Amino acid sequence: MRLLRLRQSNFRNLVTAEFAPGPGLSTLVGGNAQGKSNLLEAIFLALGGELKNGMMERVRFGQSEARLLAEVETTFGHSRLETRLSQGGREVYLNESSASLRELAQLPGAVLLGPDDLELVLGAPEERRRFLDLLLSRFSARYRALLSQYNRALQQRNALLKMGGAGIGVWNQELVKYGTEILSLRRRILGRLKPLARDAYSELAPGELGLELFESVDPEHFMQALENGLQDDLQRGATSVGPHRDDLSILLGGLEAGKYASRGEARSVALALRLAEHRLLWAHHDEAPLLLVDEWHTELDARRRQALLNYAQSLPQAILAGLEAPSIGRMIPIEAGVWG
Ligand SMILES: Nc1ncnc2c1ncn2[C@@H]1O[C@H](COP(=O)(O)OP(=O)(O)OP(=O)(O)O)[C@@H](O)[C@H]1O
Repeated sequence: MRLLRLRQSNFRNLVTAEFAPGPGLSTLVGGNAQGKSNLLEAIFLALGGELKNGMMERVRFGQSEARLLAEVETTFGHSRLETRLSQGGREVYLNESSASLRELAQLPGAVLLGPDDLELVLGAPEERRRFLDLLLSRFSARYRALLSQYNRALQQRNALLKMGGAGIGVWNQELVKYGTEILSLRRRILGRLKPLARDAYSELAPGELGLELFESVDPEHFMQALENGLQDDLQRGATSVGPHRDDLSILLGGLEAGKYASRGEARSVALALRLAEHRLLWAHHDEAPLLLVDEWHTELDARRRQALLNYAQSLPQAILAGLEAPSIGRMIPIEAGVWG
């Protein structure tokens, strides 16, 4: 999938209205706080990407709405993707018709790699669950629906726990119904992600990357665990087992990466996870998503940088950003939200 043109208005500090990156590798280069991350974020959102944090913080200070319009070319032809961000949240349009993120997920979209990905390795389990949930949601509309049904049931159960637990049985059943399928889809995606992440890591650095699901409950005994844990759950006012408590164990040479990896290693692990995501989506759509890499050089030695550049350069389109430009590809200077 290729981004032909992005038009933006009122997105963070961005000033220039149009961005047309061309095919192949381009790098946005500028000093700190000039708008490099903002432009990559705008592209990612315009192509249907999902990010944490509110939408209003992305609207230029003092304005009420930001708009992003992306013209893209896929194997199916041209499409126009529009995103409007305001106090009311996010609205998306596909070829001028109101659409949902589920519909946009039918396109290869973009994969964004950036320094925040370190949280995948060093952060709380929630960060890794989110990674798996967002990845699965791009593959499976069914997963997206299951997750929202599960979360609704979980909220209801937790609310009843705080009121003494009467009538909780029906919510146990709902959690088991949706949760079991969630667990099985997570196992499936991990089975495909694992070899891709291991290969991506070995291209970047020496060492073996391993991924394992840490499941807080065996799906076969989920109902029993909910029933047995009721007293504890009543005391805590929250449900202690289920897919919302799972984690993804990341092992480097058999050791837990979050505890033992150096910063550069942790950054490489995070890169490998995102590159594996990119390859998985590529295989699924039979078309490469646009690769976006923020701070492409940070915390990476020469070998790791080169491996990342080799991959980016092999793609139909990739956009990097950083304080310096690599020796290959097109350089696009950016200053105070204005690019050349
Ligand atoms: N809603 C907003 N309205 C106006 N400006 C904003 C908004 N949100 C963020 N900014 C500003 O955008 C500027 C550029 O941020 P950005 O993260 O894109 O910088 P960067 O070029 O990636 O820098 P660095 O190299 O330091 O990461 C920041 O100074 C920030 O204050």
